[in-house]
Amino acid sequence: MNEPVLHLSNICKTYNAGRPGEVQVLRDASLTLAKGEVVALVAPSGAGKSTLLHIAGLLDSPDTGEVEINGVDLTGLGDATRTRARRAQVGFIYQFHHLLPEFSALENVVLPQLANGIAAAQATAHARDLLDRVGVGARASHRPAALSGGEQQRIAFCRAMANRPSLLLADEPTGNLDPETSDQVFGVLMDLVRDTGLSALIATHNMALAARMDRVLRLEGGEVSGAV
Ligand SMILES: Nc1ncnc2c1ncn2[C@@H]1O[C@H](COP(=O)(O)OP(=O)(O)OP(=O)(O)O)[C@@H](O)[C@H]1O
Repeated sequence: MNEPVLHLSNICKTYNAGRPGEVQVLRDASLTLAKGEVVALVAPSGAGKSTLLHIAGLLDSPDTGEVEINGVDLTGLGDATRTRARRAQVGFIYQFHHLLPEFSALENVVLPQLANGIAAAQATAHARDLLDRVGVGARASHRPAALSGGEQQRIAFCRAMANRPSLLLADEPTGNLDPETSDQVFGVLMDLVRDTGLSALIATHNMALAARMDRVLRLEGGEVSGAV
């Protein structure tokens, strides 16, 4: 296997531990994502996909277990270090685009780069290139509300890629679109991921989309397995 970009080992996560309503979501979840690999994460609803993606993306911490990104164990580090690592190395895509409504498509892709200290001219050129590559360059000056669901999601892909992450985490990235648009927009995402050579963990309920990825992992009973 190529050098791992993401390595989760023996992750456990329980919400409301020791209190009424305790939910043990992850019991012993482990997975490894090699450089350039695109992996589907398939799970029944409520099995803990979002929890796993949030832990992998350093948005949440496991109770026990380790999260390594590009060979660095980030588990026990402070919030500031984890936030820096997340901003530099991880891109997120959600089922809903979550674009900032008062900004244009271009600005939505430029702003995360400015927050990471990239100069405005360079950030703008990179954002334009990304928007062109996903076929929405002509809509760069439009606000999200003026765009279709598929276009909004393409812009969310560009925003996730804006800071050139090495790891992309996506939670049902086309789950909000009709089947035909979903299929088409998923193809755009795969092309962008392959072109940039980044590793991606993509949660989906759609087995046809899962079959287009390199590997399929299943999350069930708090553990990850390779067999579906
Ligand atoms: N902050 C929280 N406090 C308590 N329970 C939570 C919390 N977040 C999630 N849960 C519970 O943990 C379980 C897993 O939630 P999670 O959102 O990770 O599942 P999922 O697989 O992404 O589900 P879906 O496919 O329906 O989006 C669910 O039973 C959920 O109710």
